[in-house]
Amino acid sequence: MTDLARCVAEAYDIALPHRGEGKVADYIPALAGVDPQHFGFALALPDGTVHTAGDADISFSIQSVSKVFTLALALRRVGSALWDSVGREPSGSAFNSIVQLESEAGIPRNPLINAGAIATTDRLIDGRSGDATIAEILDFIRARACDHAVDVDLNVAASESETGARNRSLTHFMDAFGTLRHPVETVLGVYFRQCAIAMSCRQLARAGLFLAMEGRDPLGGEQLIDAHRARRINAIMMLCGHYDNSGEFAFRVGLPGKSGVGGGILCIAPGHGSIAVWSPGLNDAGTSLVGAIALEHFAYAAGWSVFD
Ligand SMILES: NC(=O)CC[C@H](N)C(=O)O
Repeated sequence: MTDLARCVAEAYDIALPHRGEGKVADYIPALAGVDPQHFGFALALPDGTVHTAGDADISFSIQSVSKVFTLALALRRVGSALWDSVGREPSGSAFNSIVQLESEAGIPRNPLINAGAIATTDRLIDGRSGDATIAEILDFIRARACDHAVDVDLNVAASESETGARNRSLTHFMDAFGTLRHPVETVLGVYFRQCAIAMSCRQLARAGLFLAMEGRDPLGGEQLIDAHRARRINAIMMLCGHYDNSGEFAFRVGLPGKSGVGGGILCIAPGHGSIAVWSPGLNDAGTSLVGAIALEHFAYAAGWSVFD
């Protein structure tokens, strides 16, 4: 076993006894039935090696982890103009909070809270149809994941749309301020589907590698986004990737990360690799409880905290 394979196995073993702790998200009914005992871990390295443990090949709903990919694509498409629609400061608020939007003129704090991700998706649409936009997102993620089977779980997307009053409120509120360039339902149609993309830890870890390698996909060799943009996405993930739990995650793990209420976390170790964990039990801020424990131990064992 290589040292890194051992770090993965150890992190998995240390976190395993906590399986089942936390609360599975139930505000999206299609997610409520997911077994809290699942726990998967995958580490993808730039040479194509993937080290895994547990349920690393079972697909789960990536939810807000998708916000990282739409941020990268929106920056590639509209460049710095994106920052006319969304800020880059931590919110210190819950992922679906509306409070700051009123006093901050409809410009969300950052692209990783719901309002900011919806504004980012709006810019990514850039005059195209919702279907064309989700097709671009899927093509990008499939190519990065080296797996063309990655797809949207339409059942989850429909479930989220049916119970989407909160996201509809955020989107209409931004629309009232003139933040959006497309109709509310077009934007939400893309947003709900991007959140409902289903992937395994192995696929997700591979898909994040370009962010660890200065915007270049080390597997295909393509420069996907400028290096400075990859660095800045990592900075935003470090400061905003876990909502009002971002400080705690940086304190414990020391790596840029993005959590989703499906229980997945994508973590980037710049220059080293990309890690995806999944366990559905969430802490109060909506980050996988077991996943964060595993990542804390992995980052420590590998010596990969950016503060090391
Ligand atoms: N934190 C999350 O993963 C939230 C994403 C979810 N789709 C929502 O918009 O509510």
